[in-house]
Amino acid sequence: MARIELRGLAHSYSTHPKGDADYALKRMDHVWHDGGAYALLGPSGCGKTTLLNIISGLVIPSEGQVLFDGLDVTRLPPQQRNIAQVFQFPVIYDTMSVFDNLAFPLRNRRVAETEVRARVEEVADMLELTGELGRRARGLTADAKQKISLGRGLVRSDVAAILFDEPLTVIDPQLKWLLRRKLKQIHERFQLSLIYVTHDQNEALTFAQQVVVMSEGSVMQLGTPQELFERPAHTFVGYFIGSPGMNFLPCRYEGGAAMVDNQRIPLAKSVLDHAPHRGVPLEIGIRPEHLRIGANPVNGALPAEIAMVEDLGNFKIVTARLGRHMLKAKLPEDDAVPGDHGWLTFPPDRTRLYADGRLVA
Ligand SMILES: Nc1ncnc2c1ncn2[C@@H]1O[C@H](COP(=O)(O)OP(=O)(O)OP(=O)(O)O)[C@@H](O)[C@H]1O
Repeated sequence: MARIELRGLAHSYSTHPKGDADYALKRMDHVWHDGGAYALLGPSGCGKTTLLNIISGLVIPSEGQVLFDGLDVTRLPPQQRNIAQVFQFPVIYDTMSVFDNLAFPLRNRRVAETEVRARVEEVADMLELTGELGRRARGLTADAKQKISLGRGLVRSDVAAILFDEPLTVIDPQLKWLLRRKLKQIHERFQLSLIYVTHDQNEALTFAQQVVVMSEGSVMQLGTPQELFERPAHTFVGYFIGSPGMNFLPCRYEGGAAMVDNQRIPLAKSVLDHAPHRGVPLEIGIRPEHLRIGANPVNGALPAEIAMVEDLGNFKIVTARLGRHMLKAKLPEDDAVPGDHGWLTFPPDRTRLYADGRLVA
């Protein structure tokens, strides 16, 4: 497996790009460590596939370099990069048995047959394909075929990286859940370098150690699922990660607190130490999971109207109106929700400040 470095990388599909808008990928510099599980996550058109294709060699970037373990592979075709790829739709040989399909990438590399057998059986066991090994692929369901595609991607242990392009999109939801868990286990066991494109945050957050959140050709944040949840680096990440996304309220900075209209919301000392410059639009952000709603006016709580309560089984989503602003709170199912009026508390250690969309401190 390899350490992957993206050095001054940028890509425009246009031959004469005139400005930022002509770039599908804006300039980026990253080092992704050997054996890491990375998810490229973002809305449609943000550049995930372009970045994956540059790493695999299907696209040559218009600027910058891709290095595998320090070796410049920018201009090498996919076959010369020693990678495995799994696509959205199954790529298998219908006329071959499941065993032979899984063995194909190994036999192609002239791996000894005893090792082929051991490795195929191991991968089949992990993907629960053992019972199917002797069957022809032709008669299998689309889901089983995609499992074989995953298996073919995972069967070689000597690849620099395994690249997945939304491989679970066409899979039944129940199996999808199972396969995500399996991929995570497989990664933990073999420490493979995995790069996984998805627009599904659940998929990215369950599977990846590091999530690369992209928007409009830029990496907005690269972090663990916990970092993205606790400290979104940008308001985009706050909205995009979480369900519902983070609440943002425009504010002023005054006397060591955020003022939302005329309501005072205290901030943590770590934020105050990085008081933002004047003249920059400010917002506070708080996750629905961290906003508290009570029936009584405890110290520092702000009066709000309860506009809606949605009971979603394990939890409730409460929509509250604070002056002109609507906020969402996510409460455990057993928590009481006040009637028409309640009191909102913003715990300072959970309340983030954003200046021009970027996290302060
Ligand atoms: N071959 C191409 N020629 C020209 N423009 C392209 C080409 N492929 C992608 N683009 C453009 O580049 C931008 C990024 O596309 P890309 O497919 O990388 O995004 P994505 O995040 O993978 O989207 P999706 O989730 O829809 O696949 C988009 O604006 C897209 O229209």
